Amino acid sequence: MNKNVGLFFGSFNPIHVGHLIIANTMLEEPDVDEVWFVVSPQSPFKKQKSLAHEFDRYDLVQAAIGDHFHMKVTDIEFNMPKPSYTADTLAYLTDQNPNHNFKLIIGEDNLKSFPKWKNSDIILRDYGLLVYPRPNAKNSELKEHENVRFVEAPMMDISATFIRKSIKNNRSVKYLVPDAVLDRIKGKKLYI
Ligand SMILES: Nc1ncnc2c1ncn2[C@@H]1O[C@H](COP(=O)(O)OP(=O)(O)OP(=O)(O)O)[C@@H](O)[C@H]1O
Ligand SMILES: O=C(O)c1ccc[n+]([C@@H]2O[C@H](COP(=O)([O-])O)[C@@H](O)[C@H]2O)c1
Repeated sequence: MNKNVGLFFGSFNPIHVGHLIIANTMLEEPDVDEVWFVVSPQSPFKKQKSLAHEFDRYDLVQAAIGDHFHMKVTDIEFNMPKPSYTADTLAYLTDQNPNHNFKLIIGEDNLKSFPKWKNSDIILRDYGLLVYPRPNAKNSELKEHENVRFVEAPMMDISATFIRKSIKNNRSVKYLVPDAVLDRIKGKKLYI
């Protein structure tokens, strides 16, 4: 079946309510039928000391979205070369799903550096970006690009970095991540 899919790439280390609100907001867009979370084993620009294993991060995303009818998680990048280049994954997914229309979902903080992404011009031309505003994001000239669309939604000062730091410092992250995610983080002693 022909579907319009918003692809939401990330480290999700761990997934938090900000990510879920972004996905839910994008599903309100008329040209987004589903949101697929793509868990990246290794983001090209990120060196993280406390990067949980990709299987655990995938498991947390799955727990967070549960059986939501319009959200999915994929481990497609686990068997691809690292670091995880979005353009390569998009090409692979397009090849596998010729009837789907894919768009890329990103937070505004990623827009400034987007021109430095591998094949960013091809991503812009062939897929387009749906952008969620983020506090303190640097201004980008791409804001005015015809294939870049901002959604109107409340800014959220939430990050996985803050959540990891809080857990390390024994601070509660209840409500910042879904309970099912919190239970798994505690059970597996992640980010301590
Ligand atoms: N609060 C937020 N507002 C807008 N976009 C966000 C927010 N949190 C994450 N994103 C976006 O979600 C995508 C995946 O982000 P990622 O998994 O790196 O989360 P993060 O919270 O930014 O992580 P970290 O703090 O570890 O850098 C990116 O496109 C990022 O811009
Ligand atoms: O393809 C690229 O060149 C590229 C450069 C930077 C980031 N990305 C992807 O964007 C997603 C979010 O990145 P980050 O660094 O904010 O976690 C993650 O899935 C990365 O693989 C991709």
